[in-house]
Amino acid sequence: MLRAHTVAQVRAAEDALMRTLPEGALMQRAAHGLAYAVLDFLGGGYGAKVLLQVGAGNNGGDALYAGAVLARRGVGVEAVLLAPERAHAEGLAALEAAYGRVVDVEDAQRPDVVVDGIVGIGGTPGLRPDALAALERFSEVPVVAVDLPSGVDADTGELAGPHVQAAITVTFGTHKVALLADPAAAAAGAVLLVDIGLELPEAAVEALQSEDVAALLPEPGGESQKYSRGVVGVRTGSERYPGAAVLSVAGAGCGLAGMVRYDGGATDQVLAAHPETVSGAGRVQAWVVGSGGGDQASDALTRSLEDGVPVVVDADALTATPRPVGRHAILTPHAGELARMLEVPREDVEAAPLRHAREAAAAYDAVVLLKGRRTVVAHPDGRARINTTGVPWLATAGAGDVLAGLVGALAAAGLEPFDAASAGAWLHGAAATLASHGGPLRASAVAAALPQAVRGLRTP
Ligand SMILES: NC(=O)C1=CN([C@@H]2O[C@H](COP(=O)(O)OP(=O)(O)OC[C@H]3O[C@@H](n4cnc5c(N)ncnc54)[C@H](O)[C@@H]3O)[C@@H](O)[C@H]2O)[C@@H](O)CC1
Ligand SMILES: Nc1ncnc2c1ncn2[C@@H]1O[C@H](COP(=O)(O)OP(=O)(O)O)[C@@H](O)[C@H]1O
Ligand SMILES: [K+]
Repeated sequence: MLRAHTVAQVRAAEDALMRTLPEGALMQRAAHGLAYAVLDFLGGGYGAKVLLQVGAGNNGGDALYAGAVLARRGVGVEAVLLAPERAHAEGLAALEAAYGRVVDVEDAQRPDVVVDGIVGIGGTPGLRPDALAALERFSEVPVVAVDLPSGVDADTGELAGPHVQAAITVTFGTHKVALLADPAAAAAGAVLLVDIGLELPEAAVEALQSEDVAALLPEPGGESQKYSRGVVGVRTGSERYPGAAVLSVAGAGCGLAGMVRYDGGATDQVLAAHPETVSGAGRVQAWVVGSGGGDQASDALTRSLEDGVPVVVDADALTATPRPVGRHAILTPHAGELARMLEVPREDVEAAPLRHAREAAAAYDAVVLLKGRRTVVAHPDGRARINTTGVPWLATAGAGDVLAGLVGALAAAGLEPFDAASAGAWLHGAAATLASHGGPLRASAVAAALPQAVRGLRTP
C-alpha cells in the first residue's frame, strides 16, 4: 500500500525521530537521497549544471546540502537565495565549502535542471512574486521538486495560485497527500520516495498497489460454483441507450463474479453482445444501476435498494439517490455529476476532488467513487483512497459504464464496498493501460482487457 500523510503527522514523526539522532542527521539523509535522484535524472554529474532555488526554511536546507553533494561530484551548482538573510546557514556553508556559488537570478547560467527548494511542508499555498520571477527565468528547464512542488497545498492537493510544475518530486519519509490528490499531484511529475526512517501512524490517504489488489480479488476454489462466486445484477441502459447496458454488462462480465443477470430495457442487445448473460430479475449479491437508464434509472435504483445488497449507482440514478442512502451503496459520479449532487459549480469539484468526495461520502453515508485522472474513493468514516493507474485515453464515452459493472462484480464477489470501488478503479485503469498500448481506445476494449489485467496480477 502506498501511504500519504498530513503535515502534522510528518512533523510529529520527524520530531520523535530527531530526538534519537544527532543534530542534522535527518536532513542529511533527505539531502543525499535528493542528490542521487538529481544525478540519476541528469544521467551523471560531471559537467552538468544545476540551479538551486532556495527558500527560507528547511526545504531550502535540503536543496543546499544536496547542492554540496552534487558539486563534489563535478556538477556546476549555483544557488539563488530567495531570502538571503534566512537561508539555512549550515546548508549554505556546506555548499560554499564544495565550491557551489550563490548568484543573483539574472546572473545565473542556463542549468540542465532546476532544484525547487522554495518551500516544502512549511509553505502556504501559492508562490510569492520573487519566487515566481526566479522560476520564470528558466521556465523551459525541467524541475526536480524537493519534498513537494512548491506552491501546492500539502494536505489537500488543492492549488491556490501559482505553483511549481515538476518533472520529478523527491519526497521524504512518506508521500504527502498532495502527491496523490489532484490537481496538485499533476504538478508533481514522477514521485520518488526517500526513506528517512520515520515511524508513521495510519495514513490520511492511501493508494492501492498491485499486490493489494491481488490480495483483495476473489479466488475460486475447487468447491466454487457460479452462485457461490456471486451474482451481479445489472439494471442499466434503456431502449434509447442500449449501449450503456452492453458496456456495463461487459464490465460486470469480467469473470470476477460467477454470473451476470440483466434486468433492464435493452435485453436483446445485451444478449446479442454477451450471450452468457442471464436475463430477468432474480436473486443477486449486488446491483448496478443508472448508466443510460434515462427516466427508468430512478425506479431501478429504488427497487435495487430494497434488496439490501450493495448497489453501484451511476449516471442517471445519481441525482435520484436518497440522502443518506447508506453504506451498502457505492456512488460513482464524475465531477459534473458530483457537482449536481452537491449543488456546487463543477469547477469547485475539479479544484478540490478529495474534499468533495469526502463531503459527499459523509452526506450520503455511502462510499463515493469520484472519477477523474486521479479517481478518489471516499468512505463515510473519513478514509480515502486515490487511484494511480490509467491513461488519459481512458477519458472516453462508456468507460464509466464499464467501471460501474466491474465494481458491481467485485461487490457481488464479496468485497466490501470501499474495497470493491478502489480495487475496481485500479483494475479499470490497468486494463485501460493494456488496451491503450500508448494509443487510443474504446470503452469495450477496456472491458475486454480486464481478464488480462487480472492475469497480470496473478503471475508472480
Ligand atoms: N524537520 C526536519 O528535520 C526535516 C525537514 N525536511 C525538509 O524541511 C521541509 C520543511 O521545512 P520548514 O518547516 O522549514 O518549512 P519550508 O522550508 O517548507 O518553508 C518555510 C519557509 O518558507 C517561507 N514560505 C512559506 N510559504 C511561502 C510561499 N508561498 N512562498 C515563498 N516562501 C514561503 C516561510 O517564510 C517559511 O519560513 C520539508 O518539506 C523537507 O523538505 C527534510 O530535510 C527532512 C528532515
Ligand atoms: N485525464 C484522465 N486520465 C485518466 N483517466 C481519466 C481521465 N479523465 C477521466 N478518466 C477516467 O475515464 C473514465 C470516464 O468515465 P465517465 O466520465 O463516467 O464516462 P462515461 O460516462 O462516458 O462512461 C473514468 O473511469 C475516469 O476515471
Ligand atoms: K519544494
